Amino acid sequence: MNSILHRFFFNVKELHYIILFDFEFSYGRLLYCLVSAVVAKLIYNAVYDYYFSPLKVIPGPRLNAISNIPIRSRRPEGKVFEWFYSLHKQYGPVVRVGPRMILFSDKDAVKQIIVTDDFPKSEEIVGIRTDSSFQTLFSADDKSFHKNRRRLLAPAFSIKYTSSLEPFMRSCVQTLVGLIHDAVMNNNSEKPTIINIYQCVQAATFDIIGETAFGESFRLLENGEHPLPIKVFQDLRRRVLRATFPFLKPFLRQDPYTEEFVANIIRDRAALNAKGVRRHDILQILIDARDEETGKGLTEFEIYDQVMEFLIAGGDTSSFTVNMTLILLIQNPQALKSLVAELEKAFSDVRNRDQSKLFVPDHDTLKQLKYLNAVIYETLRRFPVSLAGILRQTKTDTVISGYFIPKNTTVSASFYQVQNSKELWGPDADEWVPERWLDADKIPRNCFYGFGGGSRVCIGQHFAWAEMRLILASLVLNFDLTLVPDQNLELVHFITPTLKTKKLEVEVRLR
Ligand code: HEM
Repeated sequence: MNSILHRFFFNVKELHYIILFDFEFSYGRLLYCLVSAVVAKLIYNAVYDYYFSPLKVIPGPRLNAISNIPIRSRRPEGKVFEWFYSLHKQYGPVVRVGPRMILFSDKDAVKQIIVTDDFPKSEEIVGIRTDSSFQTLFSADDKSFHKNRRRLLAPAFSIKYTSSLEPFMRSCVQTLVGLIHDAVMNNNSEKPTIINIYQCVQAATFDIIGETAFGESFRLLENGEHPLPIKVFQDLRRRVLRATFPFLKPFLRQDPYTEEFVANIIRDRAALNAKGVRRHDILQILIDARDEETGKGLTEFEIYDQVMEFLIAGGDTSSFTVNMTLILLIQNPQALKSLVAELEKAFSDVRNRDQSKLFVPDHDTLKQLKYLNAVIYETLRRFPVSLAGILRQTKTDTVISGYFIPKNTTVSASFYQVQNSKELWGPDADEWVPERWLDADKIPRNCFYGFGGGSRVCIGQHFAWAEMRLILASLVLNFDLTLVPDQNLELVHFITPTLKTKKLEVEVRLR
């Protein structure tokens, strides 16, 4: 070790000498000195992180104390969350998973990180911005920016405004049930109709975001594909890769398609507005939004960046939750029976009056249905969309779970562990039991973060509840679904969790 350090200091001295005095400059020598300097810096960091960092007292795999490689190498396969779960089992509620990254699964620590201290977003989240100098609501790490942007966007996600978007949501759900209905009716074979419900639900949630935030549906349900969502997720993958492996940056350029697509939509809308035509949707709210103090609106790039965020934050999250709920309902026939009974009772009058076979219930009635809400809550408890926890960063030295945590440490609130803890939720915590939500006394306090918490609580939660209730209730009321046996239901988690195969095959019969 001494000889390496000696060589490093020697090389730095030599580099200094070359630059200032040695006009017989040699690229070879310069490169040699630079590489030595980088290697020495890495060694210095590793020695510091392992022997001298205040985080050294926190349990965790030894290699993790000196390198982010163990975590980065697991990201591409989407299994970091499972690794975190096994680390918590092995090392307890506080685990060091990187030189400057700590997981906390204790209930009080989770609350402190998300709610009480409300730490800002971590470098990992900031690193996946479209443009590093432009914050968005989700990626903002500056509190005052976040507060302003949240105030600006809040009107688009209020309960009242969301309920005014119901016609858009219903038209997409109507298309969804219509297509499944047609598939059953057009099946002339003896065999039951099999559909990939995962894809249908995902298409419906993206079409709903298209209708409400982009001004028109992507028609994924009808056409099966649209370049925008595909390109958005390709770009997002590039951004994640860029943040994980910064040296790949020159090879990971953004595709101009998405920005051009949205810029055209915004310009078309501005042209319509100039003629006095307005559409009642989230895009219009973004165009009209003005800062209370400065009177300034959002630029075209800011609107683009923000609607993209809604597509990313709102599409797969809702569809994952609906798909998981469908799997769990089908696997628990008693729960499915209770849900169907509740829905049939609530809509018996309307259904009898409605001659059409297909039925999309209204959200005002759905939101009152206790069992439907319980079913969704229970899925969000067992399978939250942030399976690997919520990442934040300390901005000052602090203490969490009795450990001294220096500033600029990434801290993860492992709320999956809190939501599935037998100590907190009872011996059946690892089972899916919607009934627990019917009795408020059975819900432990500060143990549910399905939509996050504190100032960063999901702005789209009312929107998500409305579309999830509408999709689930419509599917369950109109169709009898059973799982095709022997399917791979393995989960992977990149930005949001998903079924690894992106497939959930169900046999469908009309109810
Ligand atoms: C089942 C569906 C959904 C779930 C479970 C969910 C969950 C979450 C969670 C846990 C957070 C907090 C993340 C953190 O603190 O780091 C969050 C934030 C956010 N969500 Fe959702 N979400 C859902 C649907 C939606 C929808 C439909 C939209 C928009 C159309 C949306 C937009 C956002 C945005 C913009 C944020 C950032 C809020 C802020 O930082 O102020 N989400 N969501």
